[in-house]
Amino acid sequence: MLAEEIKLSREIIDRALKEAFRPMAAFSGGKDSLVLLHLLRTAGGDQIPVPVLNIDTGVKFEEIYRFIDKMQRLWGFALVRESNRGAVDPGDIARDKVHCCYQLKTVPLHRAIERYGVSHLLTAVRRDEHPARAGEEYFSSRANHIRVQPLLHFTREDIWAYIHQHHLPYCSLYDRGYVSLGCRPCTRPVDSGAAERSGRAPDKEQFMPDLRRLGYF
Ligand SMILES: Nc1ncnc2c1ncn2[C@@H]1O[C@H](COP(=O)(O)OS(=O)(=O)O)[C@@H](OP(=O)(O)O)[C@H]1O
Repeated sequence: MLAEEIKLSREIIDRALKEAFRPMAAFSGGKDSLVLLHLLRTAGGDQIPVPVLNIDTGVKFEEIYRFIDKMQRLWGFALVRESNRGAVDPGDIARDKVHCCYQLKTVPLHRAIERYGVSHLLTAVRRDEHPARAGEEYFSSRANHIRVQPLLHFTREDIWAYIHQHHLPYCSLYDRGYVSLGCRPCTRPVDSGAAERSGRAPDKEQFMPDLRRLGYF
């Protein structure tokens, strides 16, 4: 069953790599972008053929920072880190979430896109993560680049099946009750079997459309 999902993702990746004059892949250290990197690595004959972008909000978990470094060492990709840390007063972090996510994620994301002249940004967004993502497309035109989302049709179970099938390492937080990884102040562990984003800031669902409009992931 997973073979069909992988085949479709590979086709989208191949098309993106063919069409893009400057592609980049987003890697958060999370399970989905890990699978995306692995698919890219397979497409590139054991080398990830595009630079990898990580947005460092400055308030991620230590385990995530360590995992990103570990994967970078293991797979040897060209890691580009962009950050706008300091743009939000520490006392205001996680208070006004649209402002906080916008400053710490969207602003550095767009700065990186401009700075590196990125034509296509590959991300690991999935349709079943959130109702606001149900209508996403594989190729989506944004203001200054094209967003490519090769894993849209993967379910959470597909992601874990892929990780286990390929014996991929993953961030240790997933073994401690975290289901979806965001920033430290806005992410908590949940009971096993809980909805994918139930451990993310509870009110994020409400402002997701605003973030989408502002050019967030
Ligand atoms: N900080 C950072 N740096 C680089 N790339 C990132 C970042 N945050 C999100 N992403 C990309 O978006 C994918 C979906 O992540 P999320 O669902 O956690 O995004 S969100 O914060 O809720 O909007 C995400 O995939 P996963 O985090 O693996 O699910 C990445 O492809």
